[in-house]
Amino acid sequence: MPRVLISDKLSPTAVQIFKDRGVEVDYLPDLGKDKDKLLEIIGNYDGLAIRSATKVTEKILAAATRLRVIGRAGIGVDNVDVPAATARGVIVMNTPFGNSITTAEHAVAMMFALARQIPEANASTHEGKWEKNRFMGVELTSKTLGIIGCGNIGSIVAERGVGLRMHVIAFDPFLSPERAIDLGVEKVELDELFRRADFITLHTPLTDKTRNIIDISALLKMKKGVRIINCARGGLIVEADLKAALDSGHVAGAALDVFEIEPATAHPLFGHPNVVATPHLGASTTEAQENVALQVAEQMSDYLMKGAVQNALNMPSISAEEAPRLTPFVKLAEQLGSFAGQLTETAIKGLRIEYEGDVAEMNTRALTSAALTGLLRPLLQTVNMVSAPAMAKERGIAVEEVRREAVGNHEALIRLTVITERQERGVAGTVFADGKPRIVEIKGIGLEAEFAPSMIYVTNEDKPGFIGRFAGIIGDAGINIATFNLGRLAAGADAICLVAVDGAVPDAALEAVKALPMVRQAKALAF
Ligand SMILES: NC(=O)c1ccc[n+]([C@@H]2O[C@H](COP(=O)([O-])OP(=O)(O)OC[C@H]3O[C@@H](n4cnc5c(N)ncnc54)[C@H](O)[C@@H]3O)[C@@H](O)[C@H]2O)c1
Ligand SMILES: O=C(O)[C@H](O)COP(=O)(O)O
Repeated sequence: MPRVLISDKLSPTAVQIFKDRGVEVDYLPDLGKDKDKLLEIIGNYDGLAIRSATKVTEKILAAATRLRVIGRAGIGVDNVDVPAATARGVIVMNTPFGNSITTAEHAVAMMFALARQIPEANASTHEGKWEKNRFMGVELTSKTLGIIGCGNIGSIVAERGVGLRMHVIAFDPFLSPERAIDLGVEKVELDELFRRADFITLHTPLTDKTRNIIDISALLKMKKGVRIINCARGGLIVEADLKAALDSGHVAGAALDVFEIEPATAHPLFGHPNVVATPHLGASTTEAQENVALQVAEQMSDYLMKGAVQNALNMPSISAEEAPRLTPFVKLAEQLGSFAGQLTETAIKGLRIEYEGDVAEMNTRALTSAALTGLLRPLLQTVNMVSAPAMAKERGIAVEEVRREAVGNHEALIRLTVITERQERGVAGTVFADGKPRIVEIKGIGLEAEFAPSMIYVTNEDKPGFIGRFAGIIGDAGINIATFNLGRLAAGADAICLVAVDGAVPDAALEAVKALPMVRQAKALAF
């Protein structure tokens, strides 16, 4: 039974779903703050469910020897070392939509709070001061709202802004002109947004490009009296520069839900009269927390129990519906890759994968990952479908995918061609109605063989006497032949032989096969 650790505060719904799906679960919501304890126990788990408090570092991953999946109940995964997880073959998945509305609403609430100084007015009123003349606000209607990052959350904020009769402008290099029209926003460049906006709200991920996107030079480009909202990530704003601009009065107000260092218990901006601060509450509504807990537990259970992959950041998706049909082809692709990998002795320059017939309509990204896994495993024991594409890229292996209609006898065929300095080697296979993968072609020669744990592959000249002498050597070594599969280009031409045997092949027997006059190559293979 797979075992999952929940190390941050999640709705009890998550625990129940794991249990209902047959996954053992430990709920230790304070562990995110105790990295030593996490390090001590993480090796016992197949899955780790987190929010933003748990930091999944390289060190934690190194100790997580059983870990197969990290599930982020939320959006941002900047607390996870995703490249390190990928290199170790651990899937990282998030719940990209579960808290978007809630976070967009928080940004809008922050905008109102700034416009009408609601937190300050609230505190003053509770103190019995009745400072009616102190708090003079601004209207939102007809003001320009500048949105930086118009993805899931930014788009919802845009729609709300339009509803409030604001003029909404957006900077997002990936926002298409059509989508901008649909949302009713004007797409602009960043400098123009800085120049025109009365309110600026940030909704990008924290990346090398967005870090410090609001620094002193950006602030100086903004209108005097601008108000800034950040419900995305600390690190997008240079906090010291913002403080200087607030102190000078250039910026009229800032509303911050996120901080460069969290938890932020002491901060130079705390206590500033024009700053509204909340403790990373963007996703904190009952509805959003139910959504993300349910979704993360379902996604992680689906992966651990059925091999379905959804919302992974480092692996192609495989839906629960397609998993049963895809799984035998995943196995075929991996075994074909393994066949080619075990035969390849020089550096691999490229891999061409041809998908013919029905399989061309399937999830070929997942199949290509599986083929690369098999190909690289003889070199890299720990490679899996998550890490294989990154590892192939790191090694400069060019991957080409070709999809076409069925051309031969098979309704679905996968052909791998491995390109090395010396040669190109092709191998093709299919899955029969029994769900078992078969090799149906090697180096352009047709045959039909099931994969077996232990096999011998021989290339030879098609001459009389080979089969008898080969079988004699193998029999003398005390090895039982399970299946014997032959193919040849033409009578007397190149031939191949793929034999399944019961047990490992002794080196001496393999050397004796290689020494036969008609044999060109003999290799023991394991699947
Ligand atoms: N405060 C919270 O509790 C809370 C809750 C949820 C999400 N978030 C954060 O909100 C942010 C947005 O989340 P989302 O779900 O909308 O993400 P998203 O991926 O749907 O949207 C992000 C958008 O930013 C755009 N973008 C990327 N680089 C950019 C750049 N250099 N300049 C301008 N735009 C750029 C992308 O094109 C994309 O459209 C994330 O950082 C997420 O972690 C915070
Ligand atoms: O990226 C997110 O989903 C938000 O930052 C929410 O973080 P939280 O789950 O820690 O509240």
